[in-house]
Amino acid sequence: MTAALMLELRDLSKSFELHQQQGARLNVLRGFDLRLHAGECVVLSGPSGAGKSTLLRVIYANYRPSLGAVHVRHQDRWLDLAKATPHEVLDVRRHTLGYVSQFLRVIPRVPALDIVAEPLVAHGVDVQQARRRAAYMLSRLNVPERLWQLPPGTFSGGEQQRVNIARGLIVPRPILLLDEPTASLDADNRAIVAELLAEACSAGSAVLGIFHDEDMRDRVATRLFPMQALEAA
Ligand SMILES: Nc1ncnc2c1ncn2[C@@H]1O[C@H](COP(=O)(O)OP(=O)(O)OP(=O)(O)O)[C@@H](O)[C@H]1O
Repeated sequence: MTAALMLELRDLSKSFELHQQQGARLNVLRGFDLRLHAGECVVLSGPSGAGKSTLLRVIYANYRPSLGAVHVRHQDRWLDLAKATPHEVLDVRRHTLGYVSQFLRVIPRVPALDIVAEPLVAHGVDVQQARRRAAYMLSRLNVPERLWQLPPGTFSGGEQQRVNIARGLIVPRPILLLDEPTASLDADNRAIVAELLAEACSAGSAVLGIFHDEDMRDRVATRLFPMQALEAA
């Protein structure tokens, strides 16, 4: 059986207007096409400045594309996020599209356990059950139990990143975008993240990510997608 198509980018372009340079335009993506299927883990590769993070931000609807379409399979229909209303974007983020960046957005005074559990609670899961799942994710990611009841503001970079990954993966998402989520992790912890991502893909998630570490790319990628930097217009 062929895996379901989950995301299709068609003729996507993104340029930025540089207001501090007399309105010069920087073309970052031009005529970009990509198809992502359930169970795949596609890793974006290419030099710094090629537009990898910009592409993920366009898909997540943080940036509006200059041209083109971002078709997402959302529940039982297709939606073009380039044209979606803010309400539709939020609904897609809640149910379909996850995004894990390099940085944890720390919420003052909220303990790590609750930061991780929160997306499950928002999904309607009972708080105690969500906390149990959060504890499981934190143990899988080797976050010491003595830290679970503390707000992660003072945690090390790698500890914060593991809390962030636990939070990003606690709700299974049909499509998962990852922007260097393992940048501050050591090899052992990267291997655990690779394991969690392989489990997500086996369960049917479609993953699109950026990983600078070659060992992560080799472990997780079912396909590499090379990108090149465009020149400024
Ligand atoms: N909001 C913005 N305004 C103006 N230019 C931007 C903006 N966001 C990104 N850029 C520019 O777009 C280009 C691509 O940046 P992007 O971060 O997508 O590259 P990347 O391939 O992810 O790089 P890296 O591997 O270094 O993270 C860069 O030249 C960057 O300066």
